[in-house]
Amino acid sequence: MPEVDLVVIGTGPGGEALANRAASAGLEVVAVEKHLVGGECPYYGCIPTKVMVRGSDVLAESRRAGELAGDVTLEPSWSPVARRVSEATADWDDSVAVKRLEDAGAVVHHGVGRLDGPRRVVVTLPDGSEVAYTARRGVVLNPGTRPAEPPVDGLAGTPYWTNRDAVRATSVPATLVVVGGGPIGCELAQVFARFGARVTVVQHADRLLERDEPEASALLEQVFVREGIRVLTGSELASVAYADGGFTLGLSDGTTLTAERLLVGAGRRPNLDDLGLESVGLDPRSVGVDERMRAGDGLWVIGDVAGHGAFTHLSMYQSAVAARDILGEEGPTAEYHAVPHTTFTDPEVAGVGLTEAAARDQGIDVRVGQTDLAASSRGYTHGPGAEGLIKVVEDAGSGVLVGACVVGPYGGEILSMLTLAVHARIPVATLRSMIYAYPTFHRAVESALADL
Ligand SMILES: Cc1cc2nc3c(=O)[nH]c(=O)nc-3n(C[C@H](O)[C@H](O)[C@H](O)COP(=O)(O)OP(=O)(O)OC[C@H]3O[C@@H](n4cnc5c(N)ncnc54)[C@H](O)[C@@H]3O)c2cc1C
Ligand SMILES: NC(=O)c1ccc[n+]([C@@H]2O[C@H](COP(=O)([O-])OP(=O)(O)OC[C@H]3O[C@@H](n4cnc5c(N)ncnc54)[C@H](O)[C@@H]3O)[C@@H](O)[C@H]2O)c1
Repeated sequence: MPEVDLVVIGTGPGGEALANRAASAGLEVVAVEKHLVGGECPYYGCIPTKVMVRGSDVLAESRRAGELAGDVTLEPSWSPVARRVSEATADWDDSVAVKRLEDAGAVVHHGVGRLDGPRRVVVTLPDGSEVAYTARRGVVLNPGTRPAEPPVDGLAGTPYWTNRDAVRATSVPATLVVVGGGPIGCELAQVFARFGARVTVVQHADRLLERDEPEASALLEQVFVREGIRVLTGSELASVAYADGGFTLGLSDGTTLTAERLLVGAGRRPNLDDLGLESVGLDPRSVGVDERMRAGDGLWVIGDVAGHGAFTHLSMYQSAVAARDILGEEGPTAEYHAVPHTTFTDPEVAGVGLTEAAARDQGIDVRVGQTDLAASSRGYTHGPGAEGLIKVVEDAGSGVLVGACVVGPYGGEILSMLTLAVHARIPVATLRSMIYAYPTFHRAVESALADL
């Protein structure tokens, strides 16, 4: 059995970076990937969807132009979007990423990896043959998630879309039902609606983006409805039938919908079930990971399955933490009090740290401040498309922000200073003493702080 230093099973953004870094540091590294090196983000997630969002934002801006700069006529076309997605994903080809790893000195197997006891990995190659490795330093698991299939009558076996199909779309459906009003559902619903699809969002929770502040959900729903998207909250998909190129969908409240396409974005399932975790005494349903990303002796788990949020920046952050541990380098261990996120709808919905409700649940003595972005000087000069808000959540006891939410144009960018404030526990008094450039969107942070 070949002996190497490190085996990485699953090369999402974090696993790829870790394999690269460990190989560049001189370790003998084997990276095992059953699909595409780089994982969901570059091929089916962040990158292609943000290319799609960019196209739909240009359409929205062109529709605002009449009020701002004169009439433009823009005939929406999906072709440039499909072409840019195809370029961005290199037509779903990972040769460049594989070469990057190989150039760093790693061995890359396209195959399925699984643990076979402590520090042992078996790889099943595409031809069915197996190769086994012993890993002196250990094994890193970065297997990610797959789209969850809700247990709905008739759904299995129908040609419904997940994000993986939606990013490969070559045309815009006339009618689309989106099941799930989380980040995937919201981003893609708005994209397809702006390109001309009649879109209905069926959201089980009582609001869109249920993990964000309720004020953010309410504002986004208003925008969706104004743009012609039908939003059905508190509503669950109960049955699915597919015939003659169309879907008939039954909802829990008795409503029936028909659509050319059905997109399911109803959460994710961790790819932990067939990884051989039992062979190292772990339960695939509850893998605990410490602050060095260790799940056991010589075993590190990073990315979405580590349970602290499903974001590329977290996968990369955890990758760096685990790499330091593996390479014996000094450096900070993992902390999660200031995890940021941005949902790239228009307006963007961004958040960091705790929501007001989560902070109250933790028993924190909470003070909140909020301001209307459209009413700020920059909101006024920006004109149409400036809807937004900034909400800050303070721990009144310690006088620091524990969370913040920004909705608005460039909401994810405005969030950056609030991420720093929460991360570094900068006193609110210090934030209030700062000078905020006029008339920027981020200047509204000062108004939100004044409202505390
Ligand atoms: C539509 C969509 C949009 C998104 N947009 C954003 C965004 O804008 N910003 C953001 O931060 N995040 C976004 N995300 C989330 C982001 O894609 C993930 O958080 C990110 O990919 C990190 O995941 P990961 O590192 O856990 O692994 P993944 O990227 O899921 O990759 C895991 C890899 O492991 C492989 N694998 C699994 N099991 C095995 C095995 N046994 N053997 C070999 N290989 C295996 C898989 O094939 C896969 O390539 C989005 C996700 C989706 C679906
Ligand atoms: N911009 C970003 O950072 C970005 C974008 C997309 C995805 N992501 C990541 O990917 C993860 C997965 O996204 P997601 O949107 O699939 O998941 P999610 O879990 O965040 O949202 C899914 C939603 O679907 C609803 N739902 C579940 N079953 C349903 C049913 N049967 N009928 C109707 N509604 C149902 C739930 O109420 C929930 O609000 C996100 O949590 C996020 O971490 C990030």
